[in-house]
Amino acid sequence: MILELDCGNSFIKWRVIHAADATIVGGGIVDSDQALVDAVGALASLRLAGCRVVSVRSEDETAAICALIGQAFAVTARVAEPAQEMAGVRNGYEDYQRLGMDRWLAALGAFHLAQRACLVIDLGTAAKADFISADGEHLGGYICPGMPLMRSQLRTHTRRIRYDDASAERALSSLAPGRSTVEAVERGCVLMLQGFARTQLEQARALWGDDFTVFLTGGDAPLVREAAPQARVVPDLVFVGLAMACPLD
Ligand SMILES: Nc1ncnc2c1ncn2[C@@H]1O[C@H](COP(=O)(O)OP(=O)(O)O)[C@@H](O)[C@H]1O
Ligand SMILES: CC(C)(COP(=O)(O)O)[C@@H](O)C(=O)NCCC(=O)O
Ligand SMILES: [K+]
Repeated sequence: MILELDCGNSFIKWRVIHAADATIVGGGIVDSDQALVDAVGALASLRLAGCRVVSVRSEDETAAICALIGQAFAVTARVAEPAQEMAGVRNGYEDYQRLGMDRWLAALGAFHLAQRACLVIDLGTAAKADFISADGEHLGGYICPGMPLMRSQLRTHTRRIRYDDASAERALSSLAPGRSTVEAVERGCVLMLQGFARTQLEQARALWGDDFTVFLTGGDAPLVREAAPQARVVPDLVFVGLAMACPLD
């Protein structure tokens, strides 16, 4: 079995797959290193032969997670590294090492699955869009604040926007104009995300007509589903790229 980790700025997504056929043994999303060890350790009949990691955290934080995994499960974690070119995709950044590894792996995964031009929209702490042309050229992309950042900016930098998580969840039962602070903020931020997604789709259409595949991933992907009805929702897109960048055995 192989343990796979996607360490984002807010959460660690994890899954355990069988090495032979990549079938999924278990997986989840946790908010701390210790919660990760507890969740993976709770899997029945766990037999890890390896671990691969993608991280957008600092080198120290990433090393700490790898060390903890080594101690808890006696496997060496292999961390995905930037590349100028891989699996037919060419990194479009002037300095390829600066492109977020989650974006790079999602681009690899998308191009592998679609085998044609792709737009990847990844909605996590940040909202990201990346464009890969039919010949594998990564054309670059966009980074904006995602739902958690938009929401926390408003809560932090205004005096009268205050609400709890439970009412935030309730507020998203509709996107009608808000009649309370929580509705106005939560629905407004979702409309911003949807606007982001629609604008990226327009760009892709201008570049490629109808000849492209849209991928939607990240924890907040469901919030823009209706703004991108043609999108393939692939929650584990980064893991698809991670397996390509870090083959084990
Ligand atoms: N089961 C879940 N656990 C935690 N967050 C979730 C879950 N489902 C959706 N989310 C939302 O996903 C977002 C985080 O997305 P994610 O892609 O994990 O971000 P990052 O990679 O930046 O850590 C948050 O806005 C959070 O509310
Ligand atoms: C843009 C990001 C902060 C997104 O992080 P996430 O929302 O996945 O937590 C990450 O991809 C990153 O640190 N990128 C480096 C900067 C760049 O891609 O240009
Ligand atoms: K991420």
